[in-house]
Amino acid sequence: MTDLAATGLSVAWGDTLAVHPLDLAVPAGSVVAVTGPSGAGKSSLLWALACALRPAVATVTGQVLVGGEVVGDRDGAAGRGVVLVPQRNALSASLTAHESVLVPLLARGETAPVALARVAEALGRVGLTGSEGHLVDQLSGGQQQRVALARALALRPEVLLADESTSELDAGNRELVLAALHEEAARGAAVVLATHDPDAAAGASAVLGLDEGAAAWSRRPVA
Ligand SMILES: Nc1ncnc2c1ncn2[C@@H]1O[C@H](COP(=O)(O)OP(=O)(O)OP(=O)(O)O)[C@@H](O)[C@H]1O
Repeated sequence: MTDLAATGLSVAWGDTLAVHPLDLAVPAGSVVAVTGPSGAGKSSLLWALACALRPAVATVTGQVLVGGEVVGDRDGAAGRGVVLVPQRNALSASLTAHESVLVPLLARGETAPVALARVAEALGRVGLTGSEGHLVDQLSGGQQQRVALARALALRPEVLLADESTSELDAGNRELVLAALHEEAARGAAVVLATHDPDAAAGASAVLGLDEGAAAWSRRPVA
């Protein structure tokens, strides 16, 4: 069980202050929804929480704490079990759905039998059993979105940062994905979901609204 926290976290892209300094606590076992209009700073916040913004491209201030310890860079965050599902999925077009989920597991040192079992389980959870052999390029936007989430689920994250993971899904698959995110929280993960979907936000443990980078809780997390 690992809490996620941030203190004084801000993001600037050149002269654009995308996220004003904010403090954030996401207790293990909870789902925090980050809402706000397009350009409000949701993705910038998630990338900063993943410590994935290089100084050459963005200026980040403040600290990210995972399990109470300060995390300084993307490798450090990954080592603490922080997994980001980016808005554009970051899948390789030339891999199959199966390979997309398998490769990070093998790279992390999981044995083949464990990795293969995790791939089957994760793709099943997002409704992609039967699509394992399809190339990412041959999948719809919504299917790609679910492969990206399956890749994250298979890694059993301590902190799961999901950026608009339901934006391209029909109602049934949206429910499947939201259920998977809540199952991750029930397993003990700290989950952050950036979303435009009011229903997804309504089901979250807490809701942080962003407006031109300024954050305000509309429902606070229960510690
Ligand atoms: N790579 C980048 N380079 C320069 N500016 C950026 C970059 N990414 C985001 N921004 C700027 O930061 C601000 C916040 O953008 P961000 O993508 O974080 O918002 P968002 O709430 O996730 O939007 P959306 O809902 O459309 O995904 C915007 O003004 C945007 O133009």
